[in-house]
Amino acid sequence: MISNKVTFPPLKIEEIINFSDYPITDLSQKKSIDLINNCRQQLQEQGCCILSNFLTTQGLFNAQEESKKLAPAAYYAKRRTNAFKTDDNPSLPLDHPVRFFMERTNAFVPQNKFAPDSLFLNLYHAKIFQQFIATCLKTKVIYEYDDPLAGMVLNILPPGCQHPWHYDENDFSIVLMIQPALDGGIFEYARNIRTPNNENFPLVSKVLSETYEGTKKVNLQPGDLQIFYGKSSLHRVTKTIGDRQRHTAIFSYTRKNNVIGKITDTKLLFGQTTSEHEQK
Ligand SMILES: O=C(O)CCC(=O)C(=O)O
Ligand SMILES: [Fe+2]
Repeated sequence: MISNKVTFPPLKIEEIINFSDYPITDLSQKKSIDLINNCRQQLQEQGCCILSNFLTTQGLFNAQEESKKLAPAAYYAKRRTNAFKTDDNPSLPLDHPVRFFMERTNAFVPQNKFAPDSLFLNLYHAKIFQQFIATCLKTKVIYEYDDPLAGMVLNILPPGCQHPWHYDENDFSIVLMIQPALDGGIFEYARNIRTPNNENFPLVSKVLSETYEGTKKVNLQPGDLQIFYGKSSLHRVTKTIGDRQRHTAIFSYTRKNNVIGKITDTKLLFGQTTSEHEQK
């Protein structure tokens, strides 16, 4: 039976993660090894790995209740942006992707709005969760952000909103679907578009004009977890349709320790900075 008690008592990690399908407490057992090999294969072949029903029924219920409570605290800053989050460059031809601006109407709830007993923070800080993600990524260890706002966030898209084509700062992202839109609000991505040395503008143009055949759609269901290489793959969330907000929880970790967001990005995303940002 699902209890609708949300904040008290907080769920334990074994009540949040669906350990029957995702036995990640002991990564040396056969079932876990198969799971990790499958994730690695998806990441290698598709640049994206989907773990369906990652949460228990009760975990998902509590996550949905918590995200409903937190959603009004999201920071909205409707703005026009290009895929690179840079200013326009009038010296370039009009059809250059740097000059292609789109509306960004999604909003983020920053980490400092989450309650201390938050289910999302509990999962974000959980060492077994971190170890599992690191192993899927073939990395020894991953670190939490040293950033009081950007480590754990909710991405909120009210009806008629979109999160247009962009790259992430971080090379990998972890996204948990909490509540999809009634229609639209689909995550789309084009993998391996750029490398550190080559922005590959011709391919970006194709993605932006929706003529690139390699663009894939991911239709996540509530409780599904996605691991994704967002720094090299161009991606977006399409416009939400219908009278229901789209909520996702985004867990940001890094391969390096002591990472904190840039002041300009932080202001743009959350409408605020903290003393930690000022000191960096
Ligand atoms: O909400 C999502 O599905 C992905 C959001 C995203 O790409 C981001 O926050 O950078
Ligand atoms: Fe992203």
